Amino acid sequence: MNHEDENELFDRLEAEMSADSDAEVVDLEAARSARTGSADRSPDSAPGGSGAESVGESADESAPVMVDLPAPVGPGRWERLRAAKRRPVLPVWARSKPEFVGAAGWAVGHIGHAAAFHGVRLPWYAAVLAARAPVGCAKFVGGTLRWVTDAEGEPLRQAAARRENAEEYLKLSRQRDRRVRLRAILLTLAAFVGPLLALALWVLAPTWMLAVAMAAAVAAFGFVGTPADKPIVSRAVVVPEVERLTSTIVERALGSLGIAEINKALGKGGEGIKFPAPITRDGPGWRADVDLPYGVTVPDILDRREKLASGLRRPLGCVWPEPVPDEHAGRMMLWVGDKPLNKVKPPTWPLTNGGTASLFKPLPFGTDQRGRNVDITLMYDNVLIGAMPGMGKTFSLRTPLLAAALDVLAELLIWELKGTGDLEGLKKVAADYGSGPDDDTCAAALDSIRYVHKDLERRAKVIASLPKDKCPENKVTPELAANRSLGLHPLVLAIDECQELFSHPEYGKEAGALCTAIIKRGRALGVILLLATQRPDKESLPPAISANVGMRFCLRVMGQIENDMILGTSMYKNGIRATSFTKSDKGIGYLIGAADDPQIVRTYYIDGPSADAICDRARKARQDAGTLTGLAAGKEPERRPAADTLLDDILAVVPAGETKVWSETVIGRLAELRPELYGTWTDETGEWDAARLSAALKPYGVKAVQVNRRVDGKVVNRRGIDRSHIVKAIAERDGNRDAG
Ligand SMILES: Nc1ncnc2c1ncn2[C@@H]1O[C@H](COP(=O)(O)OP(=O)(O)OP(=O)(O)O)[C@@H](O)[C@H]1O
Repeated sequence: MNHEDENELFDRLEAEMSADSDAEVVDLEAARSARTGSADRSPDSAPGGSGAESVGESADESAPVMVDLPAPVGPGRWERLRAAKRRPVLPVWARSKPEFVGAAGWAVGHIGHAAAFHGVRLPWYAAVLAARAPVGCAKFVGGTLRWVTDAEGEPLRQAAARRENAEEYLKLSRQRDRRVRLRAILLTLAAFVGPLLALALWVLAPTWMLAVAMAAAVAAFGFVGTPADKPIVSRAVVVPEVERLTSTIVERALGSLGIAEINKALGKGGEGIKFPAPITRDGPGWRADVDLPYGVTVPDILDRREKLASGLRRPLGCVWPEPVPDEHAGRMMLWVGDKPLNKVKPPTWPLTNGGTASLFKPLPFGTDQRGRNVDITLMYDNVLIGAMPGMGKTFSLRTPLLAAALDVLAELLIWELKGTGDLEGLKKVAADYGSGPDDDTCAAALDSIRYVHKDLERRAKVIASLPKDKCPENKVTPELAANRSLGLHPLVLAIDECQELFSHPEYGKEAGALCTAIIKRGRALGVILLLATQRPDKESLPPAISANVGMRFCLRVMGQIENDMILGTSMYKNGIRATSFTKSDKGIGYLIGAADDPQIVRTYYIDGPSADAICDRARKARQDAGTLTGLAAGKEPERRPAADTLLDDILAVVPAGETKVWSETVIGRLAELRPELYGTWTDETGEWDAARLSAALKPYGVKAVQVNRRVDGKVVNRRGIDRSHIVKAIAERDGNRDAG
């Protein structure tokens, strides 16, 4: 027991004794030992005597457990200093080359505009100054005379006279006399020296100096003669006035949301809203960090973004509350832009007018609310883009594809399954391309996916065979990608409106399985898959794909399920909600996987003609580098039809003992084996169609034979197959494959 405990016990005993004078005298020794025993809480040290026991126990039970220590404990100043966030020495715009170039370009443009604006108006300014010069001259003369006669002291002197304060009046008068004497001398001097100087200038100075002096004098008198409310120079730019974001405005807005805890905090005796950092200018807007009252989370605010915007008296597109990932759930970063994000003129894509790209390096994708460039690195990643129709999905897919086109090493396989030709320009550089929602395009897209899937095996073998010093991390490096003999160049497979393929009754399953495998294995092998869909549900987007893709971009969607299918599980719950975008927020979405934290990004707007021009440039670069392949080079694209299993299937259903079998029998057994493939081999009457089997076997050189069977005692002769012919065809096929 320490001294504090002991004192506490004594105080309590004393209080009890004085409250009840009939109380028994307490054996303090026993009480002490009881207290010690209870503090130990060990069974062995149970208190002894009954009186002592009751005192000790009741003291223990009624005493509140002190959970907060008296002195503040926690990280000391040193620890807190070590954990402090260091603010960047240079601002972000000065560290990023494109942003620096952008900022410098803007500054030069701004100054240039102002110079041109005022340059054009210079004659007008001169005329105005000249017109105002006589008034200015008169003002000057009047001002000088008032100065010489010390006119400004006159009211004081008169006041002294009115008060009949002779002493003060005399003092002021003497001071005035002194001043007037000195100033009169100065004026007389100036009256002599000034004209002499003017005469000397007139006689001796060159004409230009005279002109300059005259202009300066006219300008000076013009300025003096200018009324305060009629400036000579008009403004070259009109700066929009935006209301400053203050804590009062933020509190007012939060208070209008109808959240009980916030109202309680803002009400009388409430704790108020805490701002852990000052409200600052951040890009073209204001940033406020807010600690919401206990129990209120950022998603609660996101649910009421519209009300918040109303409370802030700003358009919805200006108001962007966000969770702060490393902080508690109630820390909100509120960014309020000067202009709605969808009204800000999108900047030009940095690679529009020149430059090349490398898929191993960050590529410009869009800008955030603050107008800062947002890059994505495609290598070692896959991309999933999702949105409601018409929100900018295809444009968002086209931007990284254009960047990939500008990397001469990248092989592009592009499937646009909507059929509007939005990606048509890329045909000039793509090794394979298809457009349309029809079965043929879907089948061709699947063949292309099979080719990519097959290429994974080859790439894996090449990488495994390389010496460790060339491929230390067992993945494609820029050097390996550039070595064309290895065939490890970046392979980019893009499928726009991929739901058309994944929900296809015939090709969907295989396409989904192959794309999942590509996503899982392709990253290290230099294979990049980009998918865009407007229907992110289980049927149209295999869950394994949405679970494994690394980079996600979600433009406006209608609900939580679509949001989480694109952005990942629980994103909606965590406040990352693409449902909060409005119909006019085209090209604006949440980007996840490009940086540590989710970002709101507006994609660069590249219109059709600009995209075409970029593709022309990319094609030229590829021609020069000799990397134009496949369709773009006028050759057959690399595709891989489904492995035909017919011969093997027939052998599987016709045992070795059956030398000859009717075709109907074979088809019936095949339909049992693979209903999805052979179940439809029937004629108009619904009977198994022997002609289908004959036609399917023709490419293998297997001809139908007549097969006799005795049915009900009669010999029936029908078309059939000879098993030995099938065996021979398989041997020939395999021989050819081995030879190939
Ligand atoms: N970054 C952007 N900035 C401004 N407008 C954009 C941007 N991206 C796209 N848009 C506009 O959105 C429109 C629709 O874009 P897009 O065709 O990419 O949508 P989508 O989602 O693919 O539509 P759909 O589902 O019908 O195919 C475009 O015509 C374009 O005007």
